[in-house]
Amino acid sequence: MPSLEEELFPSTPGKFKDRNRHFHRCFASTSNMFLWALFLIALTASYLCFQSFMDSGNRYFTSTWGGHHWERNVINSAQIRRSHGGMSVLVTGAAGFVGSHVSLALKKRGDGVVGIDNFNNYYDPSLKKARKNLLTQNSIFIVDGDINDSKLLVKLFDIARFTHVMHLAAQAGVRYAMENPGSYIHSNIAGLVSLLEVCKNSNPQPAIVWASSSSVYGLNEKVPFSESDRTDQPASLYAATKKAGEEITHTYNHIYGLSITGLRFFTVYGPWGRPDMAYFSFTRNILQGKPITVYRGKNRVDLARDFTYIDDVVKGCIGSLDTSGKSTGSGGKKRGPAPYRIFNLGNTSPVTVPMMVAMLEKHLKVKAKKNFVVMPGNGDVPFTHANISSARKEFGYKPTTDLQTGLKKFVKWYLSYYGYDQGKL
Ligand SMILES: O=C(O)[C@H]1O[C@H](OP(=O)(O)OP(=O)(O)OC[C@H]2O[C@@H](n3ccc(=O)[nH]c3=O)[C@H](O)[C@@H]2O)[C@H](O)[C@@H](O)[C@H]1O
Repeated sequence: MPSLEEELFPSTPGKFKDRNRHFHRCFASTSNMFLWALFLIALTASYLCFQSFMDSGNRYFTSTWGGHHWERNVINSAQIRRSHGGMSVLVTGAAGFVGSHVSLALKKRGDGVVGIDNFNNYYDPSLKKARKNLLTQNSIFIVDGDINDSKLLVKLFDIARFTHVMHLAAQAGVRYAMENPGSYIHSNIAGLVSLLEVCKNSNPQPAIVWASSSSVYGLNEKVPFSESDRTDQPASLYAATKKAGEEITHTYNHIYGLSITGLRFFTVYGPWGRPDMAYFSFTRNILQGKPITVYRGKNRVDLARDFTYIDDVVKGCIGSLDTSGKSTGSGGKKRGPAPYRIFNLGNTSPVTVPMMVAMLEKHLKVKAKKNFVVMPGNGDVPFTHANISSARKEFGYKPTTDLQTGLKKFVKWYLSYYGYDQGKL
């Protein structure tokens, strides 16, 4: 019968056996035991050093912000430069499409603006950098950071007394949620809570206006969509996270007295837009001579969207900020009821996707190669149509740009930004 030693160590590779005997002889000697002990101590010390290196590494990764110069930039950018009724606004997602436009509009009228953006690569980050450059030229400072970094948020609130937060940072896109569901939870749920936690603890608390979405209406068939319609049938994870955001913000309003306004955006488009959206990617493909895929509903029914031009949405955002009312709490304690509002920001005139394509063809002077396919079950809804009477009543929201005019402006920007030839590449 083979011994235990022979079971554990193979008999054929003789070298292995010999080493094993040598190992036993070494261990038997006291001096070698001492050496082993020293070796173990050295190993433990290296491990502890590694741990501390990792900790300092974490600090290093978040230390792209901070320091005297950085703080001065934040303070300067947050400063209100008009005499009456100015506000100091933290704009999250400031290098994004809507965020960059809102930041510029606020700055133009003399409000203080500090942006924050994590510059993720959901779409070409160079477009986000270009928007950032535009903001920098207009004396708006954008912090490169994530809203999940609560230390950074606390620091920002310590050095700049924001009166308002315009929360636009989010994982956008309806269909991408099937590819990367975690990113929606990270930004739209965890990031939102991280921001609300810091806002509720700050003193004074800011009023918060944030981007919800028309997608919360989901499978609702009653048109036009009113804020009081049911929103408990989301068709995508994106929509579900936006709906969850409405519920989460409600609890912070209820428990801590934060003033909350949720804006349900309807397919916002325009210059400096998002390359993942249909009007944008269609433009690129049409110029490059590539086919575009146009979705259709059941029985070949065209899909339709209440496309809303960026300048109209910006007016809605600013109207919401101006009428938000104050948060009532401070330092995490509620002192009384605070406003909780939800508004549709749409255009009230849906246009079918093939009509939108025809408008692009006209402005680009190029015919599109269209492939019509049945709408895949990937989170899309067949149509959207906003009732905007609440926003009109509350802050005079009145969209003035129809899709034809808005796309003309978009195409003009697109060609100036990418160039006609580059757009074709
Ligand atoms: O209002 C919102 O809350 C959302 O608006 C936007 O979503 P959507 O309205 O779905 O816009 P978008 O993707 O441009 O598709 C437009 C139309 O083109 C159709 N579509 C799309 C792609 C394609 O390849 N083919 C196609 O026919 C498609 O079926 C649809 O009918 C924002 O992206 C989203 O982040 C959110 O803000």
